[in-house]
Amino acid sequence: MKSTGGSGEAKRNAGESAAEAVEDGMVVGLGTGSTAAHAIRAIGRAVDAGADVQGIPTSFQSRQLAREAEIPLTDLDSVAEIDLAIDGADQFAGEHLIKGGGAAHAREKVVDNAANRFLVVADPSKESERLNHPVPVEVLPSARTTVAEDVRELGGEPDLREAERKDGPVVTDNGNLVLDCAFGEIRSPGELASSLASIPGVVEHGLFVGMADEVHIGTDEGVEIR
Ligand SMILES: O=C[C@H](O)[C@H](O)[C@H](O)COP(=O)(O)O
Repeated sequence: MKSTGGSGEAKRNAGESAAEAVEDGMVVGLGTGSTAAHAIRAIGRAVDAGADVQGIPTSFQSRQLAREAEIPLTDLDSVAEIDLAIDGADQFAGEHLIKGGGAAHAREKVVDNAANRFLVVADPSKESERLNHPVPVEVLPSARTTVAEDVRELGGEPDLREAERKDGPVVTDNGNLVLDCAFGEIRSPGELASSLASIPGVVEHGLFVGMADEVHIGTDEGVEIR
């Protein structure tokens, strides 16, 4: 599994802290990445101890982890509401996030946005005063060149994400490609989010504007909740 940023212990503390918010009877969105994985395993232990919880995975990876943890799974079409979602971030500034380092941000955004409460799990290396991390943009394969041109017009530098262990680009769980778009410091996340969303061929971008209800920041010693 891709792992970024802080220590394993910090990620574990963040994930396990957020998992404590899961209550009996809840439908829970299961995020993607090395930090959310700790939350999934902790939820699995709660299920093993008798908790009645249903999970909605946000990616192939989180589905696999949830299966291994024996968390009963459901999907968006089958539930009236999602009580809680727990997910990682590549960078956070207050309640704004950049996600998609694992190319899962399209499904993550749908699930995290639909949840009544969205808890972010991260280590301190993910915090920034202003967002400045490249924004992952999932694009239809046929639109990668035209989207890249439009991103340049918005002042961004698009870079087609290459796979690490195969020749060629990363292909998302949805069969699309990812452009990592560097904009430097993002002064107006909301404006940029709207501009990116309006480009034809963009499936979803990794700016999650104002979405976090709580951020659980794990350290080697414990966790801070904001
Ligand atoms: O596409 C992947 C997700 O947005 C992850 O939640 C994000 O990349 C953070 O992952 P990690 O906790 O491994 O740093």
